[in-house]
This record gives sequence, structure tokens and C-alpha cells, in this order.
Amino acid sequence: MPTITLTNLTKRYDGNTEPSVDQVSLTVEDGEFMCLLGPSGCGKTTILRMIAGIEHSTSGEIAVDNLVVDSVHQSCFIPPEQRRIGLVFQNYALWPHMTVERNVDFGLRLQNVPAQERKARCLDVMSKLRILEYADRYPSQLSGGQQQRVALARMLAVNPGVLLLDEPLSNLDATLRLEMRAELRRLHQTFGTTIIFVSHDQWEAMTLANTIAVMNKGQLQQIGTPDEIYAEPSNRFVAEFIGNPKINIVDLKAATTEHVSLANHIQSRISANEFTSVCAIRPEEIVLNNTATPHTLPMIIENIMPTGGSWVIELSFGEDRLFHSTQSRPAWREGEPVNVLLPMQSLHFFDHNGKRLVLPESDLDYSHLLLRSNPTHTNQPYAKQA
Ligand SMILES: Nc1ncnc2c1ncn2[C@@H]1O[C@H](COP(=O)(O)OP(=O)(O)OP(=O)(O)O)[C@@H](O)[C@H]1O
Repeated sequence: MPTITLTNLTKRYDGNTEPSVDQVSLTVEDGEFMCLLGPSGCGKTTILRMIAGIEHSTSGEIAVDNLVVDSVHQSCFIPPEQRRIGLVFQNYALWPHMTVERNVDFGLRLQNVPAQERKARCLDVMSKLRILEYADRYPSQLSGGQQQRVALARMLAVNPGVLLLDEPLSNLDATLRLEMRAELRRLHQTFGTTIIFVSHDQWEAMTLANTIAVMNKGQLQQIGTPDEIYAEPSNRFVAEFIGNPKINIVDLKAATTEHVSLANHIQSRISANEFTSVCAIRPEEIVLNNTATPHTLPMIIENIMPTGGSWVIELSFGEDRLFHSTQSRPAWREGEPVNVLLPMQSLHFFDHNGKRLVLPESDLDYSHLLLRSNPTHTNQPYAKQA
């Protein structure tokens, strides 16, 4: 199956001053399940449309394996049907006057596949997507989720090299979404098809994709596995966009000697670095202790919010607020004091442009690792302690 490479891919629609896609370079490997993730209007669909060949790029290039299929510079534009990579662009509109089987068969007929082979492929794909029992029904006799499965079956029947899906689960209710998410994962495992899908839903991206490309304002922010993107966001935008509850942000520039603050506390634990502008910590990385140690902060439990099997706890330190999340039932009540540890290895630092900073080990104070007591949870970095 093909590898798709985008090099400095740019799209500026006529009449727009800003490019919708701005110098995006990335490679989608064979068999990859990639999500283009970002807020509305960041250019995700435009990238998908350019890969499909239904939109022309303004500059940069798209190559399939080593064959350039779109490059203004090289005066090259290969139309969708000649890209020969079996691109199938999502189209959920089923033919209402055709049965499920006829709908699934539709693309194969267009390709003049012999009748016997068509029948076999339809049966195979319908059984894998568990819609065989609806083969003789019409779309109006199916639920929304069943209709989406038929649409997927129709795409898969033609054996696509690459499947392009634009917000594939957006029209479904929560239960069906979950079901279809599992279906898509199964489908990827069974067929090994390269899938590129667009989503603005981080949860969907994290649970489905092997690789996530985070976009903002037309630009690629970071590309990596869900774990990499979560654990090492390359900039503040990615840190804040990924994660629910959202990552806590502490503006270090707000540190002053006049009053105690989170910014002061963190500044006191790192060497002064003029580039360090913002510190961030994920809610689940914050540790609540009964006992005070030199590195814990006395904070107040302001709010305990149950979220079904987990809790979000709002903590205050003077004017500052932090959100902690935990899967253990909190041992505290609202209004009670608690000692809060911000483990040094859990802190992310960003400069004034939002770019991730990796502070040298010598700049970080790890002494709390030896002082920590009675943790409410343990996480991997504490292995250092053993
Ligand atoms: N045909 C067009 N003409 C002019 N501008 C367009 C056109 N299509 C898209 N745009 C603009 O390009 C930008 C990117 O649009 P695109 O649809 O790629 O974003 P998206 O990330 O997929 O958004 P969403 O999640 O809302 O679908 C937007 O600002 C949009 O208004």
C-alpha cells in the first residue's frame, strides 16, 4: 500500500488573505491510522481534500510513494481517479432506493468487477461489518449506526489503499459513537487499510489513531503517537488542546516577591531562566498528601466534582487555582486543607512563544523525590526513587 508524503503543502483559497493550510510536511506510512486533529477551521478537511485530489494545492507537493501527484511548481496535478491509490473519500449518503447489498456493491459495479467476485466481496465485507442480516433492507429501515456501517462497507468493498474519513462519527449519538469507534479499530486491524481521518475531538483521536497530527491555524503543531503528544507536547497549544480536564497553566511571569503564589513556588524550584514563561502540569500528576513536606504547598480543597468513576478537585492557593483529577475516591472534604506536591518531573515549561523548553537537569530541584510521603497515587517517574 502507498506512502503519502506532504511537503510544505500550502493552500490559500481565492479571496482569503491567510492560507488555510500553511507549509505542512508529514508522511503517512503504509497501514497507519492517522488523525488530523485540531479546532474548527484549522485546515484539516482542506488537507484531506487535497490528498484526495478534489482540491488543488497552492504550493508545496503531495507524493504517493515517490510519484508526485500535486505540485504547482512542477505543473503537475493528477486527478483523483488517476492517483491509483484507491482513495475513497467519505460519503455517508446511501442510495435510498437501493438495498444495503446494492449500496455496498455500488463501487464494484462502477469498476466493472465480474458479478461472482462482486458478490463474494460484498458478502465478505458485510459480514465483517456485521450488516449481513440487513442485506435486503433499504437505508430508511436502518438505524444511524447501521447506515454508517453500510457506508463504511461500501468504501471497503472496493479495497481502498487509503481511506479518507472526515469526522466519521460526528453524526452519531454517544453510544453509537463508542460502538463505531470500536468498529473502526477492528476494521483497521482486520483490513490493514491506511486510514487518515479528521477530527476535532481529542478523545476520538487518542482512542483511535496510531499517529496524531495536531493542527492549528493551518499549521502542523506536532505529530506523534497519542502517548508522545500527551506526555511531551511540543508547545503550549498542544498541551492545552490535548487532555481532559485541561492541563493547568501557571504564568511564571506573574511571580512577585510581594505575595506567595504558585508562580513564586515554581520559580523557587528552578534556576532563573529568562526564556521560561509558562509552567504547566496535568491534573492527574498533582499529588495530594496528608503530611506537609518542605516541597508541598498548603492548599484548600475548594470543590470536589464527581465525573463518574473519577473526580476533579479544585484547589486554591491564595488567588491561584489548580485542578487535580483522580480515580481514587477523595479522602478530603470541600473546605479542608491539603498538602499539594507538584512533582518536578511532571512540570512542562514553555517560552514566551509557547515553545516547549527542556530545562537542564541541573536547573531542576528534585529533592522532593526523597521527601515525598503518603502519596495518593504513584506514577512512573517515581521509579527514580527506588
Ligand atoms: N472553498 C473555500 N473558500 C474559501 N475559504 C475556505 C474554503 N473552504 C475552506 N475555507 C477556509 O479554510 C479554512 C480551513 O477550512 P477547513 O474546512 O479545512 O477546516 P477544518 O479544520 O476542517 O474545520 P472544521 O472542523 O470546522 O470542518 C477555514 O478558515 C475555512 O473558512
